[in-house]
Amino acid sequence: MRVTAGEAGAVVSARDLSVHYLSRNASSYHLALDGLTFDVAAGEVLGVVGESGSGKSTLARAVAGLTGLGQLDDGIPEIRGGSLRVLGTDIRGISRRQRDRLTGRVGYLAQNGAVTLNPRLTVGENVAEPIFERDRRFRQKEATAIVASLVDSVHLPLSVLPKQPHELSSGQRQRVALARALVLEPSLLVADEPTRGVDATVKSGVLGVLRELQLQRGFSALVVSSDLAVVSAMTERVAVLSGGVLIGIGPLESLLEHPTHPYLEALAAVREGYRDERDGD
Ligand SMILES: Nc1ncnc2c1ncn2[C@@H]1O[C@H](COP(=O)(O)OP(=O)(O)OP(=O)(O)O)[C@@H](O)[C@H]1O
Repeated sequence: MRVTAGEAGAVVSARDLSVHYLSRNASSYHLALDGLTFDVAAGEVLGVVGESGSGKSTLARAVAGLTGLGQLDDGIPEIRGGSLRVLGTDIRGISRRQRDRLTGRVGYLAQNGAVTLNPRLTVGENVAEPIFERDRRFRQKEATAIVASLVDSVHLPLSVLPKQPHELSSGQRQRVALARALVLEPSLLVADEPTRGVDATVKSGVLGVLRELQLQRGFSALVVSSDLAVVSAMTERVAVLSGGVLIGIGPLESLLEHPTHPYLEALAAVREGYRDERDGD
């Protein structure tokens, strides 16, 4: 049975969640997310939109379990209030061991995921790396088969496997980063700006592959972007952030039909714009 948002068993469950960063001089905090409450059900894709600095990447990192481990580290988001449960793990107060276990079940495609590929490794080694980081004795032959099948799933030819990342186009590199994020067969994918740095002409190809894999494999996903078109290519259910606050969540149509916030009004205007373009007005 499909679990609906709000029911027990949600894959991600945030209640009054606040997240802050310690300032560089360690004398003050910066509140990046303030009082967020939402759920992501099993198999569901939640889009997150918001202007620059609204807290989207902070939310992506928190849901991927990449928060501080109790000690306050410069540049690492820390849960200050409320709760966040991801795949049954309480992210507040998470231990290193729990985090290692969780990151094996949550695929994280970082902003500029393509740039985070290791330039010294081949494409094949980059995709396989998370497998060997978890189990150094994993059988090479089996890993090669997993990597080849995934590279094929993201519509890349197997001839890219021995290449270095810099020999690929931006769209191909992003698909390699996506294959790497999915190699451990995560139950949840967190994709932060999945098409950032990708040529406009191949953006829809990358999104198409992401949507196709999500439908085939049925993982839940949090897809973050400042571009409404990216998010709406993936899902109808969208959370909108402004200044670290959740100003709306639900089907995009309803949120934009009667906008209750100036940023929602701006989004509605953007969407009208690309509808007119599509209809040739
Ligand atoms: N490492 C950090 N240390 C301190 N403050 C940070 C850090 N990263 C982000 N912030 C602050 O937290 C707030 C939210 O930033 P975040 O990167 O989550 O926003 P965003 O919506 O992803 O922006 P963008 O679309 O530009 O990537 C901003 O005010 C930002 O300045």
